[in-house]
Amino acid sequence: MLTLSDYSVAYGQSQVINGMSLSLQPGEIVAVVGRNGMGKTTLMKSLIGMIPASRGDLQFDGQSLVAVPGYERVQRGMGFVPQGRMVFSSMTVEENIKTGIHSGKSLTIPEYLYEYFPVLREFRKRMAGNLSGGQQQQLVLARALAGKPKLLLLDEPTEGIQPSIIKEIAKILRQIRDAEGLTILVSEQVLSFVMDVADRIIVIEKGNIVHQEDRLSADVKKIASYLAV
Ligand SMILES: Nc1ncnc2c1ncn2[C@@H]1O[C@H](COP(=O)(O)OP(=O)(O)OP(=O)(O)O)[C@@H](O)[C@H]1O
Repeated sequence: MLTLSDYSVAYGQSQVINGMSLSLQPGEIVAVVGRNGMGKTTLMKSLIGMIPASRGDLQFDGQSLVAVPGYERVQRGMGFVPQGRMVFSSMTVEENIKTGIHSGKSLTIPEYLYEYFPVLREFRKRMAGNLSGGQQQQLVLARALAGKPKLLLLDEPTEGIQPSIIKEIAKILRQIRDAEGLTILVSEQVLSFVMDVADRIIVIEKGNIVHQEDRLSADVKKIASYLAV
């Protein structure tokens, strides 16, 4: 459902994603793993249309996205959760989630979202800025899901979050995938989370894939060695 072919992204003369080729199957959860500065955020931002590709092709549901602007990628079914839990602090939880519902549709928050994230139902009238980091991460996930994406791009969702909540987020993502058939591409450095959530693990170094394997047969030590500084 998403195919990158010889996909490259550069900041001026500085090439950050170098001819990457990758295909995601519908309903698959793929983790992109790599040390700081290897290009994970650049890849995610480029896929959602915030940074143009410098070479190669990107196909989504059989159509090239290279010339398609970001807002239209979202309308076509891509959702993006950027690094850093960007909630609207002075809006309530409920108002934050509603901003994720695409215009033209009903502004009622679907009940199933609160079933995945009961803490958001409990705190729905609270200011988002007063939630804990883990609760804010659940909020940005719920906000992205409110747009009913077919593909969810998640950039380092566990950053600064306590281990019990990281486990909970992995469980919820798999439940949502199973129930809604969502496809997920997630960038990460926390291997325990990757092993909980992903079907397939891709390791990138300097903007290219250097290793990949299915999670069930994954050699965790080998993947960890790529993350070692
Ligand atoms: N706006 C920019 N202009 C120029 N270079 C940039 C820009 N943003 C990122 N870079 C560079 O691109 C490379 C990849 O950065 P990127 O943020 O994509 O990596 P990352 O794998 O997401 O790292 P982290 O885990 O620290 O978020 C780095 O060398 C970074 O310095």
